[in-house]
Amino acid sequence: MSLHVINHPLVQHKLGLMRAEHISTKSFRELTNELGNLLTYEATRDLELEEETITSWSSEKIQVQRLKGKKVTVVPILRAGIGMLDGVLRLVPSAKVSVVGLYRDEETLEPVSYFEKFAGSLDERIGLVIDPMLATGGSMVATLDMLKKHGCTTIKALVLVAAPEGVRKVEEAHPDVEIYTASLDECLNHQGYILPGLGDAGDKIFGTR
Ligand SMILES: O=P(O)(O)OC[C@H]1O[C@H](OP(=O)(O)OP(=O)(O)O)[C@H](O)[C@@H]1O
Ligand SMILES: O=c1cc[nH]c(=O)[nH]1
Ligand SMILES: [Mg+2]
Repeated sequence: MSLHVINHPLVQHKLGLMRAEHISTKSFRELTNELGNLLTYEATRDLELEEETITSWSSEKIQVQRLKGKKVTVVPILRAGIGMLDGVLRLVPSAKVSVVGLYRDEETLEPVSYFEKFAGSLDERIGLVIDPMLATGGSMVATLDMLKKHGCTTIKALVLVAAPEGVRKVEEAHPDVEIYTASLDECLNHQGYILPGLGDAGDKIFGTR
């Protein structure tokens, strides 16, 4: 597994804004989408290209580059992953969306699955799993298990903030999956929240706090 911490100044600036105590729902949502967009830009750097001949504005035949090969399915983990979806789809507008519903049991911190709906032919698609928070890693590993069970073989995980515990858990269970994040944070608190973190991302995006 490789961990990509995106240290681009725009990414770090936007993440810093998201960490403020009294951020509004509107700002948190907007920044979640913007960071989803920027992480997608980084995570799609190695998509394959092929040459195509087209007729240009001056009626000449010219070679241009086109995306080749595997198409994408974006996989938001409900609820909070939905917050990144628009930003991701702005860069890969033709992608299919596969949805996984999981919540973390507050006592055990284990993921509880309540929904799944996958796009067809997952073996022919790159899966981009999106969730703002990678904490214990339980939700991400459960999602990766499900995707692989349905035939997806190439998967990347895009998270705004990752805890070392979650990165280790994904690395152990799915060493082939690359993680893209704006920050590798310090630790988890006793309730499993990331420090310094963002707080409860789902509640902030949906206004349910
Ligand atoms: O790495 P983990 O320890 O599994 O924690 C991370 C999960 O917790 C949050 O979801 P939550 O359970 O709060 O659900 P929500 O998105 O519906 O709020 C977050 O969006 C991740 O899915
Ligand atoms: O810090 C955390 C951990 C899990 N889920 C969140 O929304 N935030
Ligand atoms: Mg939540």
